Amino acid sequence: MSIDTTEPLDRERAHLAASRAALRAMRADAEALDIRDVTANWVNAQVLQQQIEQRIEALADLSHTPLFFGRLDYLHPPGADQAEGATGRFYIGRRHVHDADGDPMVIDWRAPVSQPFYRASRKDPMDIAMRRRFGYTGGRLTAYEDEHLSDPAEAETGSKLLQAEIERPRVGPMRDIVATIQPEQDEIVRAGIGGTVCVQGAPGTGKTAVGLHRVAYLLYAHRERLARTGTLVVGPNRSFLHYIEQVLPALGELHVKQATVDDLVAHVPVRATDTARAARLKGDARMAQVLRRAVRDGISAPTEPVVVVRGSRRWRVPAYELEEILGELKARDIRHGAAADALPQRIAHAVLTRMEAAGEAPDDRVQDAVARSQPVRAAAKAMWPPVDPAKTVLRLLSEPEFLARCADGLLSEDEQKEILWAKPGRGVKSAPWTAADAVLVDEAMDLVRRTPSLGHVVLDEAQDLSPMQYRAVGRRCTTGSATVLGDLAQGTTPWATASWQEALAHLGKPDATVEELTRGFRVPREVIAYASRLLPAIAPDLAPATSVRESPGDLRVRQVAPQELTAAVLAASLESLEREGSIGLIAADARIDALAEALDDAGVRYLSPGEETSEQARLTLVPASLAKGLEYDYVVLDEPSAVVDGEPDVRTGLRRLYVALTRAVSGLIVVHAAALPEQLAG
Ligand SMILES: Nc1ncnc2c1ncn2[C@@H]1O[C@H](COP(=O)(O)OP(=O)(O)OP(=O)(O)O)[C@@H](O)[C@H]1O
Repeated sequence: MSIDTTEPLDRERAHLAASRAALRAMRADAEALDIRDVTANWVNAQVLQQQIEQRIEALADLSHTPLFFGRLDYLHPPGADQAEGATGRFYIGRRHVHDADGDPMVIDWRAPVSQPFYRASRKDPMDIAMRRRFGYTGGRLTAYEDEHLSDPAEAETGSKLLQAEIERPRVGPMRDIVATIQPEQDEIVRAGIGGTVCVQGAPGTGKTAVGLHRVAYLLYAHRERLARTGTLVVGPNRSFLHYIEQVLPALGELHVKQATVDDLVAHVPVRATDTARAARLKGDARMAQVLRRAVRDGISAPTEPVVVVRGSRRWRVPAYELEEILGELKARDIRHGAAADALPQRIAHAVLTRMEAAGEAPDDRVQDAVARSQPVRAAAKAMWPPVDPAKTVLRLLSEPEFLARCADGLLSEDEQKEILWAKPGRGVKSAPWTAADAVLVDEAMDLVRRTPSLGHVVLDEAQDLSPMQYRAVGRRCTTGSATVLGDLAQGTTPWATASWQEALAHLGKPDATVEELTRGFRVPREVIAYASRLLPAIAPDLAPATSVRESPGDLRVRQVAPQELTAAVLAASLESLEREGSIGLIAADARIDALAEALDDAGVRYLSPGEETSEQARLTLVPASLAKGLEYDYVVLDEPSAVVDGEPDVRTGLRRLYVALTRAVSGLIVVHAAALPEQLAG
């Protein structure tokens, strides 16, 4: 590897300038497109115009993101046999840029020719003579480093540019990692769209980053299919979604929906909370069975024949035959609503058979008319009554007898008592719905009408989902695939995932492959070692992460007298503000008000999680319950034992603490008055 800043750099700068000019020309071309002559109708014109505007937007030259970050020199130009004069040199960037002749100047990082940039190694050079990485300072191309992968004489060394990128202070929302995706991450990013991938990874191993880059990759490789079916990123809460929302647009992907599980199932107004036990039961997969019975509860065998009068004739379908039709529908695995739609047609068919037997020649219109006739509709409705999903769940949680009937043999009496509302709900609008109830309504809705499936769903922080929540996400990708990201050690719900196999079965993707990431890009060595002391208590089967960061990190643990705690935390925050980058002050939720007051009194400006940090406002006050997925250059952690005590049981408390301890990029100051949890005290 060599770092050189002389003449070749000028040539690279010239290529950068030329690429920028080419991009401007591409944008100008798009802006100049006149579609008036080519579109015959208004709707087409609208659609086309919208596509052009999106293209213009996508062709913007973002001054703060370099147009290319790498170069590959192939030994043999790929595709040389097809393209005359093809060179083996490719500049790799966030988007494709071509010159006036259509020759590529910058290649999209997702294109197949770019792949060796991420994967080639001395062991497997992938036909690459040289890989070059570029360094930028303030938007200016200032350095490059080369690896001659096919030259056996050159020694393997680490990349300084890569290291600098990883060590860069964090300010603002999450950034893309497109210039430095690592080989083990790239394997996941570029995995085929057909299969579901589950990634278990310690804090800071890049799970979120990988998931987002995977979406961008899939949109590139399967653009048409996914434009039709759609993609979705599911995250744990709003502040997390705010934190990650810029990554995909920075990669040129503007149309990916982002939501929490609660957003997906927001069919009823949530206004109450469950006890941990009730929520756990409502999230249990057995509830799917209970709901199935509830939805089908009204189905009843006919007691009377159906009689249809047409003209002077009466046609009669006897009760036993109706019962046969009913039995057939019940045995088929179709949605309740679809069966309700089909039943009148089936009965009408039985009538038509009789007409034909009597020598008539009825056509489809007659069958439709019979199906719509009052006696047939009334009989169908009595046999297979329509179901309102929310009302059905409301009944289930309000009426002990109905619940007992549906939960018989599935939930014990005691369990049934636990999930019944204390006060029965009177109407769907006013009932005391909880978050877990909304998931039940979503399941009931799917039993009535199939939920449309998206092409791909990324599920982040998956370890916190209940089986019923996995099912809710799973039905949104029944015909598509999913990327499931999580860390069993960071599960902080009473129903947290214990095994990925089980979780994937609930998701409806039992054949998914499970990959593990262990190289940590966020947390420095000493800090991760400190946090990992908790692993034997919270996830004994998981190996601690290693850290790729060069600096060992700045770890300080300070004990103070109880009356000095708040002042000491404030002092630690001010001290951290002297450093570069973002600061997270993390505390038990119950401590947030006191700390907010102290910060206000001291005149220190602070933000809430999800609000964007900037050079002017770098300190965020983070309740421990919202820390998951976020990161700060320096973290001040207030009273660890309070974080543990904020949870219903010790294991969950220690997991919450593990999350809080693993948010730091450069340094961590722990301030405590009470004794530290024994696992941490070491
Ligand atoms: N290949 C990489 N190059 C540079 N930075 C990286 C790379 N991979 C991950 N990072 C950075 O490491 C940090 C942690 O990544 P990310 O948040 O995706 O990890 P995570 O596994 O989701 O963590 P957690 O379990 O805490 O949610 C981010 O700042 C991310 O940009």
